[in-house]
Amino acid sequence: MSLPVVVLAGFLGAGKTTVLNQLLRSATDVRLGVVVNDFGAVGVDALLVAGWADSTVSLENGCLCCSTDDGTIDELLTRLTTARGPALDAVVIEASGVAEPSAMVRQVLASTVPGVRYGGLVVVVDAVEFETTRLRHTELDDHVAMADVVILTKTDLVPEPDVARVAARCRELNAWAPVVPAAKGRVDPRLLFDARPARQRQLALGEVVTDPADHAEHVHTLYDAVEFRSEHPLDPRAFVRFLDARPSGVFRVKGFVRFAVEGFGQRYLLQTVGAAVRFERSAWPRGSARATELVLIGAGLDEAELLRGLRACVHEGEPLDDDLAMMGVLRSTED
Ligand SMILES: Nc1nc2c(ncn2[C@@H]2O[C@H](COP(=O)(O)OP(=O)(O)OP(=O)(O)O)[C@@H](O)[C@H]2O)c(=O)[nH]1
Repeated sequence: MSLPVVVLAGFLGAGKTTVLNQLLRSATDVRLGVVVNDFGAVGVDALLVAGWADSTVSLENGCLCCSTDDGTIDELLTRLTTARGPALDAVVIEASGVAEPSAMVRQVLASTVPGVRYGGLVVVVDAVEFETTRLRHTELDDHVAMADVVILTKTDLVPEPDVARVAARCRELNAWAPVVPAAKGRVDPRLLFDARPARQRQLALGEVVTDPADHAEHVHTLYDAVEFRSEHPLDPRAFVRFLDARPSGVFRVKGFVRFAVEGFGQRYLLQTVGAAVRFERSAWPRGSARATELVLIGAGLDEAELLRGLRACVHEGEPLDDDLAMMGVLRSTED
């Protein structure tokens, strides 16, 4: 039996990790290996899926779609397929939000790892942001057109007619692929693992043989990542002000935050996508460094200015004894 390798792609913040986590939790009878590719050195996605996957390998701060000929994918697949433990049933490669899916597909097709076969391209589409994002990044239409399955996320956040409109747009772009609504990433795993890519190799020849060195059109050539780390906790009021005033070029912020408030020392996972800001609170994993680590992704970022703004949020000295200080954060927090 060959091992299907599914490529899970979609724009920044579309919901790939959310879909992957739901899959890992619900497909308990399928042993899944996962390849995670974070854009930026803060391996947030890797941390979020770790513990659920049967086996995870992670590539941080590189872009899998650019490593076409250097054997990176083969090396990662080899690590997964030769890892100790029961054999895997499938592998999911979660592309970074700025990766070029056709380049990833090409690499899986070209893989020389024994027993591995291409299992299809799943493209995650954000029902909230897609119509705006596709205007700026016309290649997103091509990504949908190439998909074997389109997963429509965040359908819980927009009215039904808007969901229908985005679904219709996806069908216009790709009459062949099922368009599956998946509020909060909940999708039937069979859709991904049983649905063979019927277009066994139907990427247009041009897509498959494009010179891998030609990255001019890749989204990530337009996006920068700025990383911030602080051992000292942050003042929540200052940080919320920073978030409120973030430049519109900052499309995505993700990472972990520690706040300097008595009784609120938990780990706050921060995710912003466009205008949406969301914190999730949980305990710090045992042994983890209780530090704030963030990656900001966007176009035309002024790194020095952003870092200055973030450093101004750092609180040194005694923790604040003021519950109200957390109000701005708690307003956007889910437990
Ligand atoms: N309400 C709601 N929120 C969602 C849904 N899918 C994703 N989100 C939220 O959107 C944010 C981004 O989701 P991720 O799954 O991290 O997106 P991603 O595509 O992996 O992001 P990148 O790897 O940075 O490109 C998180 O705050 C998620 O909780 C959904 O269907 N409904």
